[in-house]
Amino acid sequence: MKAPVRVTVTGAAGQIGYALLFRIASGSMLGDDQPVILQLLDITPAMDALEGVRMELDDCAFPLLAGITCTDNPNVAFKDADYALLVGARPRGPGMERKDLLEANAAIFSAQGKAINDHASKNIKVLVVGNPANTNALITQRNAPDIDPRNFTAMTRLDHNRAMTQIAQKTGKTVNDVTNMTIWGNHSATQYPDLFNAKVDGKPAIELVDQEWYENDFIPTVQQRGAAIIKARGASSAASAANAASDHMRSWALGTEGDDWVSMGVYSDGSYGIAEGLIYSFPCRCKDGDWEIVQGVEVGEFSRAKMAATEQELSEERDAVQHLLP
Ligand SMILES: NC(=O)C1=CN([C@@H]2O[C@H](COP(=O)(O)OP(=O)(O)OC[C@H]3O[C@@H](n4cnc5c(N)ncnc54)[C@H](O)[C@@H]3O)[C@@H](O)[C@H]2O)C=CC1
Ligand SMILES: O=C([O-])CC(=O)C(=O)O
Repeated sequence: MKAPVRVTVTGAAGQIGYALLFRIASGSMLGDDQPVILQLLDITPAMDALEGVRMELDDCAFPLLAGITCTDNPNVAFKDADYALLVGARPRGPGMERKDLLEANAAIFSAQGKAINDHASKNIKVLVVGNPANTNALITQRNAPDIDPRNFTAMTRLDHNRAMTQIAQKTGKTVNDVTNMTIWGNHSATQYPDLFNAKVDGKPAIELVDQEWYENDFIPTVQQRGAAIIKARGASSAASAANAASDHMRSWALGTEGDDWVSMGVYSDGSYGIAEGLIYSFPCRCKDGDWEIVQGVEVGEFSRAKMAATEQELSEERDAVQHLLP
């Protein structure tokens, strides 16, 4: 058995938290030989609810669960953390865009960035789920100057998984036949799901569908899936978001498969001409607990325009929170 690692989850008493914690504790995120200590953060009025979640975690008798801390103090929650999943933030309601949450949520991430900087392991791997996820990840990263910017990522894996299922269903295949999917850019309505590079049964997905369906059905369906769930459920995606968060961390920690890649919002190094320092979703391969942006992916004129539009939105979000970026 490996030594336990410390996993911080914020917003642990919320909807996503309720679906996520049990996966982490069961080993589905970091592997069935990796014990975990859960360090759960929420706000003071949520402490009773969080205590209930702790009782349920206890009642699962998970062999890999080596300890649980529940707290409303970020400095305690991030102490020596090896992994952090930053979920705690307000979700949007009907008719809102995710960036409308910026004002309500941005301050949370500057405070937590500082707490991570001062208390977490310097090798911490951070995934931001709370919306708007890319810009919240940027705020967190910029408030943690002593930690490598590559350690801060944003979640576009839910969009990636959605896109895989949409193309599998359209072509009469299963997700097992789909590889090399990419979500480029922001976790927002400007994100660009790329079928030029995705493959179904090893063939370019774009050749199996018509361009009209791609542009007017597939792309908007993936871009608007979060809003469709809110409309149907009256609350934003939680189980699928938790599943994607676990997938993201698992790929990062344990690696991606073969030549395949995953979509991750990561610190741009200028690859594909995207402004350095933005947290932008790229195709990434992971190995030995590290990620790299896949180079040499084909970008035609259609893709270039879509990638620029989502980059533009991320630049505007960054400019709107300039006061929180030291
Ligand atoms: N990146 C993605 O793909 C997705 C992101 N989301 C986002 O995830 C976030 C959480 O969603 P839900 O769990 O459904 O919301 P929720 O409202 O059920 O839970 C949020 C939890 O965060 C807590 N919280 C608020 N401020 C906090 C703080 N400063 N520190 C610690 N905890 C705090 C709340 O008390 C609550 O327990 C939302 O911003 C939502 O939009 C949701 C789905 C997908
Ligand atoms: O749409 C929302 O607000 C929640 C979310 O991020 C998603 O489901 O992709």
